[in-house]
Amino acid sequence: MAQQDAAIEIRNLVKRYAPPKGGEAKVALDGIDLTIPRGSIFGLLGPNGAGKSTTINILAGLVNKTSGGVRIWGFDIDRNPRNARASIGIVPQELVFDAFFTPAEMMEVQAGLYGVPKADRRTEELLKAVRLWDKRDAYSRTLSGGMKRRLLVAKAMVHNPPVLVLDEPTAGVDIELRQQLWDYVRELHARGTTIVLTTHYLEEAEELCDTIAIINHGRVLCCEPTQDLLARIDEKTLTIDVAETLDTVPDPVKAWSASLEGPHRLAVRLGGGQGETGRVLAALAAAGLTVQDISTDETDLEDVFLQLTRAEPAAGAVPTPADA
Ligand SMILES: Nc1ncnc2c1ncn2[C@@H]1O[C@H](COP(=O)(O)OP(=O)(O)OP(=O)(O)O)[C@@H](O)[C@H]1O
Repeated sequence: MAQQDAAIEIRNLVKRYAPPKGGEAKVALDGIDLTIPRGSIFGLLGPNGAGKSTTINILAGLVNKTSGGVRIWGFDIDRNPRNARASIGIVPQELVFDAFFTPAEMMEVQAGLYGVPKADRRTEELLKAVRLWDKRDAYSRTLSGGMKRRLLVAKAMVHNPPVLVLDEPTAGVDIELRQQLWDYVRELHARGTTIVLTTHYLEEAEELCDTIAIINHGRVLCCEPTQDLLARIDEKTLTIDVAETLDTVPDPVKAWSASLEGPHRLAVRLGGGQGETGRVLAALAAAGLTVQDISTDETDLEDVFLQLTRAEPAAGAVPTPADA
């Protein structure tokens, strides 16, 4: 069902790249479902090869999907490609430029491509916003990596799209420029633009995004508010060695999710709450157990990936009778 308030709606999106001679087709997207709400700053996270760029390139009209449906600002990319295209601005991952164009020329050419009438062009406003107005007549080859990235953001906004997608925007951008870029992205968001960004880095998404989807092997592993995802990452595991021999998890520790890892070893999984370690130790002492050693293993994004990946059978896996 189409959601009127979705900025982008992706349903069962599949992309199979044609096989190289004698090889096998590559399934880059294996049935992606995503709803990106209007007004959000949405993070699309995933490791290398997860399918982020393929998804973005389908949105941009640069890659043809194999099957599935995509709507941008309510416009179906098959039935209404012009309106769909006009509703989105894409900041590509690669810094590809014509070295002999100046930033001002590039903005004008891009505006021309989108059919923006001369009177409606905003070259000055956009170049000022990304702090490149003083470089407007410089050859683009003389710009630094960070300046080029900012120029690409300005270029993606020439037609004033309601959705701006940034594909790995901070690759090769130093911390100061990254902050400037984020300030501008926040400003655009505050003025009503829906933002989608792809990244490898949770910290980056954490800083900006209100909702995060994690994809891997062309599938969505989770899509939830950033706060909920971070709560999962707050979890940790306590490994506790006791002097006594155990044949089961002691009763007082059963209040937590705990398992016996050996005759003297317990693993206890804790949420992010304050003082929980102390309560576990107090429970063990009350049960008459002597703690000899204790170590903690903080959950990080990799663990969340692993937990989510384990929960889902691999693509093409044959269900066992127990699954049926
Ligand atoms: N043109 C292509 N032909 C064949 N396979 C491709 C092509 N483009 C991408 N792939 C494969 O599709 C899968 C998804 O790639 P994609 O570039 O979408 O991932 P990504 O999440 O953007 O990764 P990265 O962060 O490295 O850019 C990968 O296995 C990749 O090798």
